[in-house]
Order: sequence, then C-alpha cells, then structure tokens
Amino acid sequence: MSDVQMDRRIPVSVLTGFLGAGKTTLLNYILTANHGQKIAVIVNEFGEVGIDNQLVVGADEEIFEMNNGCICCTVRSDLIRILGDLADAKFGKGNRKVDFDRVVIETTGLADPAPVAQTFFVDQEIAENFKLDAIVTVVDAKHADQHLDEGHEAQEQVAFADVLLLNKTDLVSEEDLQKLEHRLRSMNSAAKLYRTQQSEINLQHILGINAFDLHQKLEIDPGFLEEEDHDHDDDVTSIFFRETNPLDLNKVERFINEWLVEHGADTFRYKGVLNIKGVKRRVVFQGIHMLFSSYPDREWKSGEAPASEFVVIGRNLDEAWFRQQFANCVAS
Ligand SMILES: Nc1nc2c(ncn2[C@@H]2O[C@H](COP(=O)(O)OP(=O)(O)OP(=O)(O)O)[C@@H](O)[C@H]2O)c(=O)[nH]1
Repeated sequence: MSDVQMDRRIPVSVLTGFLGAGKTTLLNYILTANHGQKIAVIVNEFGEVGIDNQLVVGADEEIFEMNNGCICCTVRSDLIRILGDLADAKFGKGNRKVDFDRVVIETTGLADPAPVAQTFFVDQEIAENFKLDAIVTVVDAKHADQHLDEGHEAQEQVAFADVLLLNKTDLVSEEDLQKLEHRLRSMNSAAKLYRTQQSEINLQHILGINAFDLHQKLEIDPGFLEEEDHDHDDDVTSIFFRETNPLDLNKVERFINEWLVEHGADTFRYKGVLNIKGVKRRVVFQGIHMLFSSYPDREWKSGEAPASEFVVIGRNLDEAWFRQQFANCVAS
C-alpha cells in the first residue's frame, strides 16, 4: 500500500487574510457549496465575544469558537485541545463519535499564520492525527497596499500562503490589480494566485490540494519549528458593544457618519448585528475603514432576545468617544 493510501490523517485548511479581506465570506461559500463533505470548523476571533458565529451561515457542521485571544498566541493551547477532541471524536476514542472529512480553521485577521501552522508539526499527537493541507490567504484588493505597508501580520499572511485569493476585484481597476499581483508575487512566488469576487473559488483549488510544503516554509522562516514569542502591533485593540434596548435608526446613522469622518482611518474592521426600533429583522452592519455596509438580515428568532452586538477593531481607538456615542443611539 502506498504512503498516500496509508495516510489516515485529517486534512486541515487554514484560512487567513487581513481584517475584512473575505475569510468569513469564503467560509460561508465553502459550507454552502455542494461538495458532499462534512467539515468541522474552528473560528478564532479578536475580541472578547465572537461575532462571526452570528455571521457564519447555519450549517450542520461542527463549529468551535475560540475567542479571548489570538489563535497564534494565547489561545494556541485551545487550538490543541479542540483538535485533540476532534481527533478523539473522529477516531472514536472519546464518548461521542463524530464523523467529518476535514477541518477548516478561520484565523483572526491579526493572526500570524506561522505559529498556527507550527502546531501541526511540533505537537506530536496533532501531527499524528492531522495534516496541514494548505494555508489559504484572502487578500482585500482594495486595502491590501495599505495593510501591507502598515503591518507585519499582513506580510506574514502573504508570505506563508500556499494559495492567494486576490478578492474584491470588483473594487479596483485592472491596472491596480496587476500592480498588486506583482507585489504579491514578489513577496511569495510559490503560491498559486487566483482573482476572486465574494471569495468565490472552485473548491478544488483550495481544499485537498496537499500544498503545504514544510521545506519551503523553512526557507522563508528557518526558525519556523522553534517555539518563539512574536510581537503584535500593541496599538491595535478591540471594543465590544452590547445593548439590549432597541436603537433609533436616525441616531445610529448620525453616529456612523460622524465615526467614519472622524475615526474611519483608525477603524480597520467593525461588524455586528443591530436591534433597531420598529425593525423586525436584525440588521447586519459591517465595514472596513470607510467602506461601510448594512442590510436587514433574518428576523429575530422566537426565544432569542434581540440585542445589538458589535465589535470595532482598530488602532488608537478612542473608547470613551465610541461608548458615549453608542449610548446616545438608544431609542427613547
Ligand atoms: N465589494 C466586495 N465586497 C466583498 C467581497 N468579498 C467580501 N466582501 C465584503 O467584505 C466584507 C468583509 O468580508 P468578511 O468575509 O466578513 O471578511 P473577513 O476577512 O472574514 O473579516 P474579519 O473576520 O473581520 O477579519 C463583507 O461586507 C463582505 O460582504 C468582494 O469580492 N467584493
């Protein structure tokens, strides 16, 4: 029997990409696509409370959330524990047996993918049960230059990618796309690069591709397999907001207008759901810097207490200003 036939390890795909690039959009696309596979999903978010669980489509996949820290540092032990539980469930060692074909991990936009990938090589039990299939990095064509200029996380995500999805091609010119492709290629010539809109990609290009090559990664980062601390940009913080009283739509609009004018440059990413007075549906609202969007989503479910919950991630955020403005949005 060949090595490939002997390999019972569970394939793992890691989705990375800077804040707002389109990772959740890609995850939803994967979960709703007709591929006949059962996928266990691990979602890691920056911020105290997960918002993505509200934005990931309802599917019967196993979804595990890891909050309160970044997957590449403080919650790596959580990742090891969840993967251990998953392996037990799949191979029938624990109390419950869950069958699934692969694992997809969505990292926070601020995660450095190298330590996440490292987990699959340095932890022996994980290495025996899982096989890192590929690191898929989603790139926001509109904001990539800015993110690559400003922070090393975005650079690491590109450098470590096995597949680069140049997403949001609808928002920039052909000329800018070509310049960006050139920049990405100069940072990582080995990765496959595809242009996408709404992260739509033939799944055969990203799942089960057996693309992660340890030797190549060691060339980029010779210390890849050594445990080491790494730095994050400490100025980047998140603020979580929650309010159960309904909000006044006009006041919310005024708040957001003022926010984008005064603080748009500092807010990398914001997303959540709003409970607006007189509106039966929850309103999803999200954005990246000045690019803001909102739309009515599903109706609040019976038994679900309507609440506004959202997270703002940015640099040098004026938390007092945000809290005051948000408090002013409650309907009288
Ligand atoms: N115009 C345009 N918008 C897109 C495209 N793909 C995704 N978006 C939008 O970009 C926003 C961010 O997408 P997400 O999938 O939530 O991004 P993310 O990388 O998961 O964001 P974080 O988890 O916060 O880092 C959403 O409003 C998407 O609808 C695209 O191809 N074109």
